[in-house]
Amino acid sequence: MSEKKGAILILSGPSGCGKSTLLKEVYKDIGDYYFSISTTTREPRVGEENGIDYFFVTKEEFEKDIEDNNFLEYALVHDNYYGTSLKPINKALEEKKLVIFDIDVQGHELVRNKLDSIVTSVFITTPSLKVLEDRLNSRNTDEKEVIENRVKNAKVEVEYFRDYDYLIINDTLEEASKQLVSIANITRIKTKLFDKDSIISSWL
Ligand SMILES: Nc1ncnc2c1ncn2[C@@H]1O[C@H](COP(=O)(O)OP(=O)(O)OP(=O)(O)O)[C@@H](O)[C@H]1O
Ligand SMILES: Nc1nc2c(ncn2[C@@H]2O[C@H](COP(=O)(O)O)[C@@H](O)[C@H]2O)c(=O)[nH]1
Repeated sequence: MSEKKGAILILSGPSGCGKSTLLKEVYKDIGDYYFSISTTTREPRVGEENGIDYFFVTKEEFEKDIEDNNFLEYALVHDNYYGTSLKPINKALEEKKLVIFDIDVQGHELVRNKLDSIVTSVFITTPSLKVLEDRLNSRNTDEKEVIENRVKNAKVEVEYFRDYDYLIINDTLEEASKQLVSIANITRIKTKLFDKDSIISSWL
């Protein structure tokens, strides 16, 4: 019997490349999904809500979760902790949902190696570093030093695009969204195709 359940779609890319914007744009077109809400020690931005954008916790609370083995993966990203809780992911996979992660390059490697499910990954970037910097500035959610740090980290992160199944260069939102919808659909099909036991069982 195949152990594979659900379908996993991981999105990574430098801060400001447009991961959240793209996801919001495509949700209506990709059917039944579960978005993995991460836990973080970062301060909430204006407009962000606890339990919707992230679970915002203190460093002590985060470290307790690490101690209790509550995370599928966690990492230090741009000087804050971010982590994926294991329980809701397992539940969504059992329910055969398309499970979507917005996690960094460290998280991508960990999830790929830990879960016995088919993983499809997409690296998202902008046409240039200048465009990334402009988007972070016009988003107007972070201090100058935070943006500088994220731009510096982007130069390192972008090197990891080769580890991903797909690359989307988010130039126009319209084109990038179409590409992401196609990848989400392929991810579902690919997962079903690998679940050969359940397909053939109706013949036996
Ligand atoms: N194709 C696009 N064209 C122009 N602006 C865009 C495009 N995609 C996203 N943006 C804008 O760029 C900014 C950054 O996007 P977003 O917050 O979605 O990035 P992100 O990758 O989720 O960042 P982070 O990793 O920091 O959460 C936002 O202000 C968003 O409106
Ligand atoms: N390894 C993980 N990375 C995560 C997780 N949740 C979010 N992230 C990544 O952090 C950065 C910064 O996010 P921001 O909201 O502060 O701008 C971004 O690249 C996310 O992809 C996680 O659970 N694990």
